[in-house]
Amino acid sequence: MREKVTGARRWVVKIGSALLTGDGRGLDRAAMSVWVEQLAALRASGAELVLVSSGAVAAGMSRLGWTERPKTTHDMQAAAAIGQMGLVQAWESSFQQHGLSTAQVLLTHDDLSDRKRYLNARSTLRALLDLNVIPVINENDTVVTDEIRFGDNDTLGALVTNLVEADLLVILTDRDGLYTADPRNNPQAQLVSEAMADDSSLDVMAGGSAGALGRGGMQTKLRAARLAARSGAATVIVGGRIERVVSRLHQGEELGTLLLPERGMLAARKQWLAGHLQTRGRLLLDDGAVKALATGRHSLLPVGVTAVEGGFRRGEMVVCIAPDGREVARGLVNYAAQDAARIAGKPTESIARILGYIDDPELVHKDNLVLI
Ligand SMILES: Nc1ncnc2c1ncn2[C@@H]1O[C@H](COP(=O)(O)OP(=O)(O)O)[C@@H](O)[C@H]1O
Ligand SMILES: N[C@@H](CCC(=O)OP(=O)(O)O)C(=O)O
Repeated sequence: MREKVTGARRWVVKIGSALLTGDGRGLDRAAMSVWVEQLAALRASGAELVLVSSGAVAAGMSRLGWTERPKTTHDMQAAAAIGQMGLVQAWESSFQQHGLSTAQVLLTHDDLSDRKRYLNARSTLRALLDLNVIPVINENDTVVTDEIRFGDNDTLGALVTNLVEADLLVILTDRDGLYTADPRNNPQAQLVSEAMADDSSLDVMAGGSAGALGRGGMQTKLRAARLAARSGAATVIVGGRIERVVSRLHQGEELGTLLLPERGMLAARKQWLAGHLQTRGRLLLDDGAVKALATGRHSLLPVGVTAVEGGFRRGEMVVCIAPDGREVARGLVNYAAQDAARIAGKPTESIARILGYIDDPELVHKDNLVLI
């Protein structure tokens, strides 16, 4: 029994090109509807789900009647733009059969390394999950060149896992999992059932290259598992063609390769925050706010802030100062300095009226706070 899988509340499921397009023969709608049935059951059981779907280039190629991956980047981008239409249509109509709606989200790696866009993407995805909609994410291939040439959606899957603070990343691929060597040229290779994501002996095993349609191979899947582990998430690399694969994983069956994080989710996040040394401003708190933060259970609300110093932007690190001048916490702030100053001391209900918009009800969310 794998508790890390059965106990996961928020899943990111990534499906690669080779699987989705039945090895290049256009979108495999039958396979898609089989996964959707299981994903819908997973959702119905109460777990939240984000789908990361590759396959735009491969689907576009098949619509255009191309049999080889185009040589130029712009042709590849054109194929992706064409294929993305069919891809999201297929997901949407399949999920609709189970009464679920989907939402298309196209992201680039740059979006996720920019703090402001990162927070914006996170708020949107959280809102979609609250609305019980399944986000279907792919790379925004129109605006990237490096990623479309060298990148891969395994990394995107991991970044999304960090972004939505999922506890599990499931990478469905065309092999049953990570083998001790590339099974294409090593018939003796054995399936690795479980390992720590940071185990360096895995690097040699994942050394082989990708299949004809995918690009990352096992290396990018391993790297994705390590990236996901940074926010405390576990990863399963598993065969997407295995019968009832998602349902069986959910029931605890030991399929594929489970790669475990060293630390739990919150501990990993707090450690990341603690190591984030550059602070951009200060929030001066009243006694009530200091007491609330000290419990470790509360976020910092604007009402407990008496003054704002510095020129920080949304998503940057600020220091929280008690009335006696002590530094009590650090955290990622949800509003830029100017707006934070306008809502300081005011009740949460008045944020929208004062600013004309509301991003988050709290100034610093408790998950983004480290107490000192
Ligand atoms: N140690 C390994 N274990 C399993 N597969 C491996 C290994 N090394 C390389 N591979 C290759 O990686 C391929 C899967 O990666 P890729 O083609 O990028 O798939 P996807 O489109 O699902 O991302 C497999 O078909 C396999 O040939
Ligand atoms: N974003 C592009 C490329 C993604 C891709 O091929 O990744 P993968 O098959 O998961 O290694 C697409 O949808 O075709």
